Parts: sequence; structure tokens; C-alpha cells
Amino acid sequence: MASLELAQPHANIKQSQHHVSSKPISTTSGDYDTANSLEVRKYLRTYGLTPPVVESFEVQAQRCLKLLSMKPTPIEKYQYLTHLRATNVHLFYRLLADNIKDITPLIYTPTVGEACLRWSEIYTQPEGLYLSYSDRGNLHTILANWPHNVEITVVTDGSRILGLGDLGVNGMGIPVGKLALYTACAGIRPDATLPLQLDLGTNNKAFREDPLYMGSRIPKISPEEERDFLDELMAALTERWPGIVIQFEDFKNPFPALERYKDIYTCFNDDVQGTGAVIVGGFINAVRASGVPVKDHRAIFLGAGSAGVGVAKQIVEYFIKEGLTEEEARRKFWFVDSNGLVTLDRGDKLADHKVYFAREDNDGKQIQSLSRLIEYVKPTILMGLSTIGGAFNRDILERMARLNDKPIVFPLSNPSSKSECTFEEAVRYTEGRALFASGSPFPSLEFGGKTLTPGQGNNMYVFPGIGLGAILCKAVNVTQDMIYASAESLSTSLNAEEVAAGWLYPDIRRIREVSVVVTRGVIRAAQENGVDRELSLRGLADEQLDSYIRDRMYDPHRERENVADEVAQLIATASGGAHATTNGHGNGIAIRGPHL
Ligand SMILES: NC(=O)c1ccc[n+]([C@@H]2O[C@H](COP(=O)([O-])OP(=O)(O)OC[C@H]3O[C@@H](n4cnc5c(N)ncnc54)[C@H](O)[C@@H]3O)[C@@H](O)[C@H]2O)c1
Ligand SMILES: O=C(O)C[C@H](O)C(=O)O
Ligand SMILES: [Mg+2]
Repeated sequence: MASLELAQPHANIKQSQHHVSSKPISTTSGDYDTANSLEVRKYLRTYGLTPPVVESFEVQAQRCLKLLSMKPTPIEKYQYLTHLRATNVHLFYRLLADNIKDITPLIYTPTVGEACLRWSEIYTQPEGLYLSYSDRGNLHTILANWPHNVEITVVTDGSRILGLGDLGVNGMGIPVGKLALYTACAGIRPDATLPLQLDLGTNNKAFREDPLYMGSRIPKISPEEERDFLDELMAALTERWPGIVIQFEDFKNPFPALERYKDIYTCFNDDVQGTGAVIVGGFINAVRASGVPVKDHRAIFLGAGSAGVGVAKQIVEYFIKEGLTEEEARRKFWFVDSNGLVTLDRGDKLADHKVYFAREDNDGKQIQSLSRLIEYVKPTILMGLSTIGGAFNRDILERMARLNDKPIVFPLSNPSSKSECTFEEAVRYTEGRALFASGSPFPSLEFGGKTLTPGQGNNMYVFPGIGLGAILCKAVNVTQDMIYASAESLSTSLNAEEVAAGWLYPDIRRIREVSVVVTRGVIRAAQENGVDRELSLRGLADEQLDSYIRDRMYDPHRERENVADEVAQLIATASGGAHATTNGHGNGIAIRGPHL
């Protein structure tokens, strides 16, 4: 199997100063950076093609933020940021790194949801790779068109985009957005990422009939056809880029592919595994803060899909580590789907993934209403992964507040319009007592003379570190222990002030530091499982491993100096008489040569 080839040479440790990619600088979109020195401009032959001033990042940022504030709607801000990324990638990431809390909602949930709904209408430029069902048999040849060396891809078939349903190829916004966060949060080089949209038909009839829709106008292919297509895709991706990490995202039914590929490729499913991990990470802190012993918790999950079951399975793992038997842990969950409480004797055919948590102790009772179920179960925990915006209404939240001193309430559906409740509602109807995390961001608010800040239980806290960890240790597979390690690492990553303030997740502004901790945990678990192929990392102490990780993270602030250093070196080489045609990094600078 291609993914098991041990001979696959990734960056060797000493050589790869900047990160694991073989391309230390991207010349295409940095050429016209107004921060480039005059010397660099002369070398690149862009002298005169930009305004004369050499700008500091602070001045550039001032202009960008001003332009951003002039855009009246989130979608226009999204479009401006897309344009910035396409024309000056390092400036985009500098801006994002310094304004992560404010800009993330504009390039990720919730705005990316609107962008996907309107993708065909707002499309201006290509940003990833599209593979259609009619391309089967030729996937390897098409992958050869992608010009860069890829380390990680996010792939979707668009069939369940956030809580917005089947959006076909309009789903491309999701891989683009997730990979931007891989770069911003974990420092994976932008040119080492591949957004991948599969065009396998769509059951969204309105899209198929929309003249602007840009995918195949056929109904979604069958599961068997999709399986064969994915078989070819996985082999082709791994043959083209042997060390590639493949993240599955927003598939309507992700379980068959995960089962089929997890032991033979370096892959994971973010909605099942990443979500499970991120919620466990915050949940460990919520359980502590609740003051209720693990054995006394009971959880109702609204939504029994891939995310709900993924989360519950990992909480089971946490409960077992806390001393419960698997049976005791499993019995702590009551799932509700669109047909009510999930029971074995409900009379419908349960999807395979629901059977593990289906109740058989319901004495033939089938409960449809969430409020009646709350009275029946008396839960300490209420999780929402149902795509039903507003499902945790006043009545539901007040019931949770009556039953618990500190109810754990996690409305996790995305985007914000699908969140089961807002932060404000949770605070108001539980008198500020809820231990809260939502999938999409909500603003802080004042309550009872205090500023309360919501947690954001979004897989963006873990997937960047899972991906970077797998890349750096050259993992053969992404094991369940690596996923669980990302959760535990996340739960320990809060600093003293965050703990004192009762936060469940660390401040998003520290995400790069958090990603280092998560990455280290993932690498350690890979080493324990023996799936790592970068054996030199095994002997490193934790601080050494952290430095190793940090040194390989792309830093957009350093890029300008990197370009200047390389140009200076090339000029020195050229003026020393050598007729350089390449600088050995494959970035194309030298072929343009000194000028002026
Ligand atoms: N916070 C995060 O990091 C994160 C991660 C992954 C998914 N999500 C969100 O979770 C949601 C669900 O994702 P998924 O992959 O599980 O989707 P899915 O389609 O697999 O599952 C949705 C579930 O909700 C149930 N449901 C639908 N209508 C319902 C109703 N009226 N009452 C009760 N249950 C109902 C369905 O029966 C199904 O079990 C999405 O909105 C997604 O954006 C959030
Ligand atoms: O994309 C997100 O914001 C989280 C998650 O993967 C989702 O599908 O909702
Ligand atoms: Mg997702």
C-alpha cells in the first residue's frame, strides 16, 4: 500500500529550516508586496510596478483593516479577504495572525456558510482542485496538474456543509477555510495545502437548476459508486504525494470511508474525530467546573449524526479513563434524532452508527419531545448537534437550570443560524450558570456585574495540531490514541488566567501556542503507537520537541526577511561570478536574475 512506503523522503530535519515543505518562499503572490525592499524589487523585476514606498506591516495592516471595515456585509469582507489571499498570501496571513479573533469568523464559520450557499454567485477565481465523477479513471493525471508539493488536503463531497445540507461543489468554501486555519493556527505552509472538492452530483435540486451552478447537474451518485471513486482518489493522492495527510470533511455519511481507510492511509475525519476531540477537551474542564462527579453525569444529545456520535464515543473513552466501565459509560447517553429518542424498539431501521447508543431500558416508551425527555432523564449535560437553530429554547434552558447548579449546555451546530441557542439565551435563562460552548462564535456579554465569555467548541482547536503532528512525525496512520491525545492536550493548554476565569477553552488569540501543545501530544501518541516514521523525534525532551515544532511553523511575519535574505544571497552568488539559474529551493527567484 502506497502509504506504508517507508522510503518516502520528507524534509530532513536539518535541511528544513522553514517547515516541512520544500518551498521556503512563494514568489507568485509575494512579488508585489509593498513591504519588499528596493533590492528585492530590483531582483524580482517588480521595481516600479508597485508604489515607491517600502511599507511596514503596521501600515499595510492599517490599510487592510480600513478596507475591511468599509465593506458593509460579512460576505463582502469575505470576498475582500479572499482577494487579499490570492494576491498577497503572506500579508493575508500576517493580518490573520494578528487579528485571529476578529477575522476567523469572516473566513470560517459563520461567514463561510453564507459563502458556500452563494458560491456560484460570488465565484471569481479558482482556489483549489475539483474532481468530477466523470474524471474517474484519470484522477492521477488530474492531480498532476496541481503545481505544488502537498502535505495536507481537506476533501469534501459537499453533501453536508455545516448544518446547511447538500451544497454540491459550492462546498469548496469549507476546504479553503479549513486549510486557511491550518496555516494560521498550525503554521502549515499555504502552498503545501490542497483544498479538494469532489463533484459527485448533488441532491440539491435548486442548485442543479441554477444556471450559475458550477458542478455536474446530476443527482448524487450511489454510496457504492462513491466508494469506488474514493478508492481511486486515496491511492492517487498518496501516489502523487506519498506523505500526504488527508482530512475528510462534511460528508453526509462519513463512517464507511473512515472505516475503510483509517488503517491504510494517513487520514482522519474532522467531523467525527476532530469534533469528538475538541468537545472532550472542553468537556473535561466543564465536568470539573460542574462539581458533579463523573459517575453522576447524564447526557442528552440532540442530533445523532456523525458529529453527535463522534463526540459521544470520545466522551465514553474519557469516562472509562475516569474509572467507569464501558457499559456504565455508554448508558450515560440519551440520543434524540428527527424521530425522537433513539431506542432499539422504535420500529424504524436504525442507522448502524446509532445502534451503540440506542436505549433498550425505555419500557416500550417512545419519547418525542425534548422537554419531556429532560424530565425523564434529568440530565446534567445537553449537547446540540442537530442543525436545528433555536432548539434549546427558553423552556429547555430553564429546565436545565432548575435541575442543575451548573448545567453543561453545548449548542454545537454551525453556522450561527443553526446554533441550538445563543450565548445570550443560555446566560439569561440559566441566570448565568450554564457552562457553555458553541460551535460558532458569540460575543462576550455583561451579566450580574461580570463579563462572561463563551467557549467556542469548534474543531479548529484540534485539527490543525492533528494535521501538523501527523506531518511532522510522518505518521503512517492517524490513530484513535492520536485523536484522544489532541483532546487531552487541549484541555491542559489553558493558562492560569483562563483557568481562573472559568474558561473551558483557551483564548483563540493563543491558538498557535495551543496548536504546539496539541501537536506535541499527537506526536507522542503516534510514537507510543509506533506509527511514526520520523524516528529522530523520539529522543527529544518535551521542550526540544516544542522548539522543533515551532521552528517548522510557517511564520508570515518572517517571510519578508526570508525573501530578502535569499535575494541577498543570490546577488552575492551572481556577483561572485557564478551564473546561478536556481537557488536550490525551487522558488524561481534566480531565473529572473539581478536587474537595474
Ligand atoms: N462544533 C463543531 O466543531 C462541529 C463539528 C462538526 C459538526 N458540527 C455541526 O453539527 C451539526 C450536525 O452535523 P452532523 O455531521 O452530525 O450532521 P448529520 O446530518 O450527520 O446529523 C444531524 C442529526 O440531527 C438530527 N436531527 C435533524 N433534525 C432534528 C430534529 N428536528 N430534532 C432532533 N434531531 C434532529 C438528524 O436526525 C441527525 O441525527 C451541523 O450543524 C454541523 O455544523 C459542529
Ligand atoms: O466547520 C466548522 O466550523 C466545524 C465543523 O467541521 C462543522 O462541520 O460544522
Ligand atoms: Mg465539518
